[in-house]
Parts: sequence; structure tokens; C-alpha cells
Amino acid sequence: MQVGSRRAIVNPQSGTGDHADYAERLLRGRGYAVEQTTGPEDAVRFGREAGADGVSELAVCGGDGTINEVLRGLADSDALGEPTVGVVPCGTANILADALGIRDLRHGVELADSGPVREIDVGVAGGKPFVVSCIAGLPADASLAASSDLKSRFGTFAFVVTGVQEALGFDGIDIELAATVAGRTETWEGEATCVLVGNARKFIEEGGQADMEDGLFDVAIVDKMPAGNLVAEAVGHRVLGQETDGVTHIRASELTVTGPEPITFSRDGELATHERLELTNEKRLLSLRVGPTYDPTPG
Ligand SMILES: Nc1ncnc2c1ncn2[C@@H]1O[C@H](COP(=O)(O)OP(=O)(O)OP(=O)(O)O)[C@@H](O)[C@H]1O
Repeated sequence: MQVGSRRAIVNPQSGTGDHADYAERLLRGRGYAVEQTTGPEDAVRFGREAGADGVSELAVCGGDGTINEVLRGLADSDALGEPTVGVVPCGTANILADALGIRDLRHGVELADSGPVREIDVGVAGGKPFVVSCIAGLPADASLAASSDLKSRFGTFAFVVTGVQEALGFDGIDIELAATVAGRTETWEGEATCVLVGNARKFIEEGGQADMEDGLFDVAIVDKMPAGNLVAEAVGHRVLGQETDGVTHIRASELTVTGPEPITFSRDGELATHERLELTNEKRLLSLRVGPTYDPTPG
């Protein structure tokens, strides 16, 4: 066990892929030992090792995909609640960094050194962690989900409905959903375009950052609808009205989604397919450095 150790995991290919040397220099200047990934899943291994080694401060320089890999590694070592994690954004969308009020790479390094720490909820879906969102109803085309061109043009969620559904004639998913809402079980059954489960972000009303410390998911279930429908467009723009027809909004602490067919879902961008997906919320499990504009209770 190293006491007071600082380690950083840098994905040199995130975003525009031109930040690695600069990031490494800044991080070393703050006492971080730096490891660079050389390919997919490397950050999972580094995260696992950091957890096993008892690293106390772990900076992650990359986008949401890299953060997801590191969290998976920490979870493998049963150490998700152990290190204080600093997010140093240099990905394409950087949704988590945005929600935490971390502006850019330089700001992320500064905060990783001495920023305020908050305890943030972690979602667990199918046994694996996510912090931003888990979306069911995405076709199993990994190349589309990973396309940074689509992401930068439409944002991470825009293409879920407007892009993918129209491009592939996506049919929707047949689901049964059971959710724990204020201690009671609520159910939903039918054909859905998608199920959007937000931890760090919400999809209803003005969208944006969700309360990340309440132990609850912001869930939007969007009924199946023809492509081009206004609700599909609203999802594309990440804004669904509270009372929009065809959209069910709940705030749940637990969720089970079951289908007759395997359902593909994206956990912070990582795709997986399950016939039954259980989602639980580990309230305030992860210690994260946040920026000065971070709002623990957004409206
Ligand atoms: N050295 C590497 N070369 C190529 N791919 C890598 C390397 N290291 C990690 N990866 C992969 O790159 C993927 C994408 O990285 P990341 O999500 O950080 O960037 P992004 O897609 O640009 O940003 P965002 O997810 O915020 O939009 C990761 O999921 C990981 O599997």
C-alpha cells in the first residue's frame, strides 16, 4: 500500500489526440506518475492496478470512454470508493467534466492537485459502473457509437434517435421495465424507442446536469414512434418536456429492463447486450475533484 501516492492515466488518442506530452508535463509537475494507454482496454488494466496498489489520487486524462474504462478497472479491484479521482478532460464530448465544472485540460490538472472533493453516485448496470448515463435502444453498431465525427456534429445523444433510428430504420425495443420509485415498484411495458438512464445528466426539461449525489437515476422512457417524430427530435436535442406524450419520466433508485430479445445498451459509451439488465445506484460512492461552478443540487 502506497500512502499519499499520485498516479495519472493518460489516453493519448482521446479527442484530437495532440495533448499527451503537454498533459504528462503538467501532471508530473503536480507529483503524478503518468501512464499512457496504448490501446483500448489499457485504461481498465491501469485502473485495476491503481486500485490494487492503493493509489490515493488518480487523475484520468481522456474523454468519457477513458473514465469509464478506469472506473471498470477500479471496480474489478473493488476499489471504486478508494482513490480520489481527478478528471482531466481532453476527449470529444467530455460530458462528465462539463457536469463537474471542469473547463479544460489545464483546469483539470489544477483541480486534480487541490480542487474540492465531492462524493458522487455511481450507476452499476449489469455489474459494471457508469457515471454519466446508460442508454438502451442503441443498435449494436459499435462503429456508429464510437464515431467521433457523429459525436462532434450531434453530441453524444443526438444520434441515438435522429441519426441512428433514421439511418438504420431502427425498430425500437420490446421491453418490460420495473423501477423502484420512492420505495415503490413502478412498471412499464411495451415498445420503446429508447430508455435513457441518466446519472450525471438528465434528459427531461432543460436537460443538462442531474443531481449526482441523490442516489437516484433520471429515467426517460420514450415510446416507439415513427422516425422524424417531434419527440424523436426532442430527444435528439436532449430536451424532453415533462408532460410530453410518449415520454415517461421517473426518478428511480433501481431499475430492471427485460426483453424477449437481447437489448443493446451503452454504458457511458461502452456497448453491451443483455436479455435482462439490472441497474442499481451506489449513492455517493466515488470521490471526485470538482470545479468551482459544480452545483450539487441543480434545479
Ligand atoms: N492509445 C490508444 N489508442 C487508441 N485507442 C485508445 C488508446 N487508449 C485508449 N483508447 C480507446 O479510446 C476510446 C475513446 O477514448 P475517449 O472516450 O477518452 O475519447 P473520445 O471518444 O474522444 O471522448 P468522449 O468519450 O468524451 O467523447 C477509449 O474507450 C479507449 O478504448
